Amino acid sequence: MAKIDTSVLQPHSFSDKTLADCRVLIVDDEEASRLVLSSVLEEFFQCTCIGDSASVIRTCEQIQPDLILLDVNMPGKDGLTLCGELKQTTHSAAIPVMFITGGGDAALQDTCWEAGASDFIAKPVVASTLIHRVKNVLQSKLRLELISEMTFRDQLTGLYNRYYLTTEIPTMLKHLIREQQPLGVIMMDIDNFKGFNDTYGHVEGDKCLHAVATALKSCLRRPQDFAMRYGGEEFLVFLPNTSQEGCETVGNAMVESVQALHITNSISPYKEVTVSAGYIVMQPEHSSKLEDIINQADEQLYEAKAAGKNRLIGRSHC
Ligand SMILES: Nc1nc2c(ncn2[C@@H]2O[C@H](COP(=O)(O)OP(=O)(O)OP(=O)(O)O)[C@@H](O)[C@H]2O)c(=O)[nH]1
Repeated sequence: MAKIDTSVLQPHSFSDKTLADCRVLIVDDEEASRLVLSSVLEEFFQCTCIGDSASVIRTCEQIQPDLILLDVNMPGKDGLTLCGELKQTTHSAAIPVMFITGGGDAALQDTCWEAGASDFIAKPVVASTLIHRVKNVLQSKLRLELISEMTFRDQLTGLYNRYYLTTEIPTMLKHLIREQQPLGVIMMDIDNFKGFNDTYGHVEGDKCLHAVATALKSCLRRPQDFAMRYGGEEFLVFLPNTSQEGCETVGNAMVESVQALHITNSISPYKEVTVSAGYIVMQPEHSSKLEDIINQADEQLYEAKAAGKNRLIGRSHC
């Protein structure tokens, strides 16, 4: 049979991202301010500067910053309004925002907290205070990311676990309802896996699970997409903001990428390890229940199994 990497049964290793890897997005309409802030910070962190508040949300999607340093007073969209919008947007909601304020009166400080600030710093900025404040916020973010990784990852495959589903997905659904964006869900199951375990043993079965999970992960292209281990040899994939065409593209790529591993399974009619997949694409509404969405994808998976396995079947409600 095709060789599977034997190192995969080590527990999943967690992120080793450091403060120096963190990216700070500096948003200020005054070029001189941007230069001062970036010259202080770029010795310690990765910095990106923009002067136009209208392009902040798009930039966040592209570069996924770890912190946004935001000027309060800007022409067009001011920092407080922009912060509110960032907190309402799926891909930027979790990015901490630190305000750069002109003054520090109590009313302005209250408004900054209410807008969702993680911290703020008054102009003229003192270099050492800026560095320490930024460092503190980033350190908290890195710790939170590590704890989340440890809580939400399946040790064998490194994919998200079921706990992630119940704690994080309701938030994602809320964002999609607000943004009126579709959601694609794919339920996937390894074909003839009982026979694989019976023929090659449980250890080979575990290695196979890891290899399949890695193949599935490699098909995800957008930062908001994710795959999770739903059960023993079942995987669930969530594709927010994705049309039927996009869902089929990703789903078919996943089915093909598993067969392309060429892991021998002598009891399968395909003689190799394959997966079956069922998808649905829908527009989440307030009445949508996660359980129903998953059940609908599961029904499509059943159809894919009945139609001969090693394929994707699904439908769209949009
Ligand atoms: N090695 C290993 N096997 C697992 C794990 N979790 C579940 N399984 C096995 O996966 C197999 C699933 O078998 P079935 O549900 O009968 O499905 P199947 O043989 O894949 O049949 P079809 O889905 O109809 O193609 C069982 O033998 C489980 O013991 C795991 O963590 N490691």
